[in-house]
Amino acid sequence: MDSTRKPISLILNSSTIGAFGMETISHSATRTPTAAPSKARVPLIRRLTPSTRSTRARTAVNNLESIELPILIAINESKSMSPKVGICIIDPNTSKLTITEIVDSQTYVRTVHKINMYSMHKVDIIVPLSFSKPTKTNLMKILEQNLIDDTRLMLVPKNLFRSEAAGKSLLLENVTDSDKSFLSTELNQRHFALCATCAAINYMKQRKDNLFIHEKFNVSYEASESTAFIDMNTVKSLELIENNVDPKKGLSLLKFLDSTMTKMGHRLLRSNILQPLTNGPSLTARFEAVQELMNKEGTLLEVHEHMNFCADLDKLFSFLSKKPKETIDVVSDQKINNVILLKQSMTMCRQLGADLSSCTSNLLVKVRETFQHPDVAATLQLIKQNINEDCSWANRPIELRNQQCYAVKSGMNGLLDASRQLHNSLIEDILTIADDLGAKHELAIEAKFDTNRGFHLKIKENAANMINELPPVFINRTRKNRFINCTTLEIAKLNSRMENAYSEILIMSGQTVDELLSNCKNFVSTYFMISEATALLDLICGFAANAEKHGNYVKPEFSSSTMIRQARHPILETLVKKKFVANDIVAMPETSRMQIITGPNMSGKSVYLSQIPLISIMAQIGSFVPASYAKLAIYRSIYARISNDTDKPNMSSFSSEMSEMAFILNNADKDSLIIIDELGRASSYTDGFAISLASLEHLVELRSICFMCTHFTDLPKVMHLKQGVLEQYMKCEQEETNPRSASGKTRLKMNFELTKGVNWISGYGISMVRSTGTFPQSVIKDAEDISELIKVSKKKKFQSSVGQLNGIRKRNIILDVYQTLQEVVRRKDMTDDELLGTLQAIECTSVERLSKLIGTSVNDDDDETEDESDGDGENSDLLAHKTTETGDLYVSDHNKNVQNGNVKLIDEEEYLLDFGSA
Ligand SMILES: Nc1ncnc2c1ncn2[C@@H]1O[C@H](COP(=O)(O)OP(=O)(O)OP(=O)(O)O)[C@@H](O)[C@H]1O
Repeated sequence: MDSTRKPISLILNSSTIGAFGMETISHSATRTPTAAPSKARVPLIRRLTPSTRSTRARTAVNNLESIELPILIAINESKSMSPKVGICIIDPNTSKLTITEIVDSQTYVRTVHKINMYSMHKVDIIVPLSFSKPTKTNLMKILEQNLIDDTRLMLVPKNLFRSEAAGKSLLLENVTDSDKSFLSTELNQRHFALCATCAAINYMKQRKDNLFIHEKFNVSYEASESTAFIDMNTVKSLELIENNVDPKKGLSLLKFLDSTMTKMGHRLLRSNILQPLTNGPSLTARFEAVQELMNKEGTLLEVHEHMNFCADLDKLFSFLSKKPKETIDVVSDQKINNVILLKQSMTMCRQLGADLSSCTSNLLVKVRETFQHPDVAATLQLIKQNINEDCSWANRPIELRNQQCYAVKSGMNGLLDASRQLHNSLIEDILTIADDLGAKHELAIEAKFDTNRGFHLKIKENAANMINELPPVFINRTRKNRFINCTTLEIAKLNSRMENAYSEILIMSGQTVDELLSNCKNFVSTYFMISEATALLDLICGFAANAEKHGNYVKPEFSSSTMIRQARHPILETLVKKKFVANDIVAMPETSRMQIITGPNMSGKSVYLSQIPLISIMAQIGSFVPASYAKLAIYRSIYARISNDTDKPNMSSFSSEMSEMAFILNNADKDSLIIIDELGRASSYTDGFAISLASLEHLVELRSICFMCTHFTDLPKVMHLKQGVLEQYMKCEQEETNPRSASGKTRLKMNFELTKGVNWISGYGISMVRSTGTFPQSVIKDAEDISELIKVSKKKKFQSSVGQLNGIRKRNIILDVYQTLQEVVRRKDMTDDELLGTLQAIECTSVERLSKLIGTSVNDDDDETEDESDGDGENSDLLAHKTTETGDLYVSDHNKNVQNGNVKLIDEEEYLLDFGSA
């Protein structure tokens, strides 16, 4: 079970109306059970896809969707350099109360992220008055700047945030008994979170419109350290929740992975994608459960079938946890609906419990135990005593009304039975009249029922002006598509009598239903656990179904470094017409924590880059991943900077790019995964290159795992001399377009294969433009001439700087080796094998780098040719400038590391002297 949540023991503790012949109606009126879902063998995948969700289930869900109340968030904080922010979130729609405490930075990114998680709802935020007076706190300013349109930020008296003890006692008054022990353990020392809880509950109690409608809350504590942080820019860039081009129909990770059958499962998937887990054991438990369900295809199929008819349990059980006075005005038909849904939910629990009977993985066993909780049997017993056995949810309005009328057991109240008979005979009269009218006027007439109009007639229109030609007996005529809706005086009268009989039935059923619901309130804590267990089971089943569907997914493992063999982009691999080319993803903190990927346009760099965080997120929510083997590090934060044109009207492309990059540089750490898809392209070449180089150097020092793709081919040439940096490129081949043509032009054939080294193909930009055939030939010719001139000028400048450069490069390689060895010595968590492997990798890369360096000085010309691919003369200037003028920078940086290091192996001066001679 996820550690973000409470332990599972706690959480889980007809025919058409046209054929509305008498038969259909009187048949169902005599309480024929709704037909059970067909169990015909349809191929597994087709039956498990979301499209198999029945409309019945949707109607059951919709029934519970009343007016959406705003979510309340109370925020409180400690003032220090790394502030602690206590947050309490109450969702009155689902009676969920979530408490969390975040250790944030001065930019409060995590706090803002937490609030943004609720951006799809209306949100009210309360903060103490002291946030604004006498001066505005940083948090207040940041909240004001980052609020989404529908959010209200309110200052409330400080005394609402009274004290930790007050918060605790308010909580204890409003949680179920099973939650009490959990609160005393989990919430110890959570001062700020408890003060925020105190404020949230007090505020709800004091509001004039009285939003404090629940007797009990479903409380959970979300430890911020057990979830990974993904900022909103990254969520958007990676299209985790919504497609950027077509938000409604386009694919996002959420849409792609969503094979859930229930609203609770969907909500859990969404919140998991926004906050992947960092708790290895919880994830391993999920993987085991997914694997077991994949192995037991029958179980998976049965579970999916039984969950297909599941209502939104959060909302249903939220109704049951409301105070009695809050439900007194709720119309009786809604209460009866809730009883029918409760019956159906408890029956589903039984079925799911039986479906999982042979499961042995820990998570599924705990889920099963929840479904088999004695309270489920007790609820079913109560329902059995009062509600007709074959009463169930129905989709069609007339069937649902029938179920409502016959919900309460017959024989309990004589008057109720009489009203039912009257109701029935009135319906039969209406149907007879409809048939007679059809025969008399030779029209295709159907009697139709809907909740707003009651019974009325539907006539198929044959001629355009038929609506005016109908006999006067048909009144209130309206046209809808190719039908005319109307009624007759007689039917209207019968309809009104039928409605009266229906109201009497509801009133007479009301007492039994109220009593039943009030008895069921005793089991509310179990119901909350059932809701969470259903969500989790749904999520796991969805993952199992996805893995089955795609066929070539693997179960990930977790380790300190990442090694994914034959990784594929989960979404793109299903979309590309040709075969998707898989690539390995290997990232070791010591040897390849920074990878710079070059390659021509359209060579697959961005696709490779974005598949890395997508696979990591999938693994960190418990899903299998698209690869042949996957061992992943657990990342605590994931950042993506992808060059999209800015959608912020008040920001230039450059400032948007820089603000995103600044955010990463200020927040990333050694447990971060970063992808950067081109940086500095919105400014001059020199500035773009300089900013990119400086940013990469900073990230190497931070020891984050970073993948960057760029068209600045000098970047890997400078950076690859640093320990932990690896240069890779997307391989492609140059092909003659037409061997007989005098132009001898070539075109690029993309292999989409990631290869070690730096892209060596030049002029790919011009070649690509030529292949589009859209540019005038003269412009392309000029571009080629200019490119030639730049190459010649660049060659001269480059030769003068190479000599100086190589001395410094050699020195840096040896310094890097020393520094890396120091870090390896400091690490205590390595096994002998891992240590040996790491040392071999360090040896290998160092020797390779030194031999490459020797090759560089011999093949200066080759190097230069690569530089030319940038088509920029000033770049080699810049490279020389940086390494000669700031060459000491590397040395002084290393000195600093040696001085500050825990292990002092050699004297610093002697060390530097050694390098002088080297
Ligand atoms: N591994 C792959 N296998 C098959 N097709 C791929 C693969 N990677 C990318 N493609 C195809 O190539 C197209 C271009 O890929 P991508 O956008 O990653 O190129 P790029 O190198 O980032 O281009 P640019 O430098 O112009 O941004 C994709 O839209 C996709 O159709």
